Amino acid sequence: MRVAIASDHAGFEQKQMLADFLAQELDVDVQDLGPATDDRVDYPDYAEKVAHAVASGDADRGVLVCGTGIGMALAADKVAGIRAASIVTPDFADLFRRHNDGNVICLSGRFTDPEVNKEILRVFLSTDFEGGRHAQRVAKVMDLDQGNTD
Ligand SMILES: O=C(CO)[C@H](O)[C@H](O)[C@H](O)COP(=O)(O)O
Repeated sequence: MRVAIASDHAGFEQKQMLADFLAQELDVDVQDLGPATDDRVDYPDYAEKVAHAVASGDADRGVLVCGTGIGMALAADKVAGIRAASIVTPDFADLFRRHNDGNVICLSGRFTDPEVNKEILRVFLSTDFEGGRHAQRVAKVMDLDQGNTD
């Protein structure tokens, strides 16, 4: 699996650790889209990079880390084709995949323990979308990308 990852300054330390975890422990093809240092940056700039990597098909899934995960989720979800959410527990990661077919996960570098974030990513990358009754709901969400609200 190809995973694009990025952060802002608040998520930088965990981003570095999680990129290593993905490559070494989960055998993932990791594309680190930055930043390269913990200098202060604006989270939408990095949310956009990962969202476009996933939406274009260059990556299968995306991982974003900021202070809370919330700003990254707000920004990434604006890109057509992206289903992004801020996730703080492995149970939410499981449902995000099974019910929402989430493709970009947004983590907190300041409030979630690094070991919990590792487990969240393990679940995010190993759980399949259930389809069934959830498929038409996800399709309706994606219709909103096209401005179809009826
Ligand atoms: O959590 C965030 C956005 O949802 C960001 O990572 C920032 O940490 C947050 O906006 C605070 O920014 P600051 O410049 O580090 O005070």
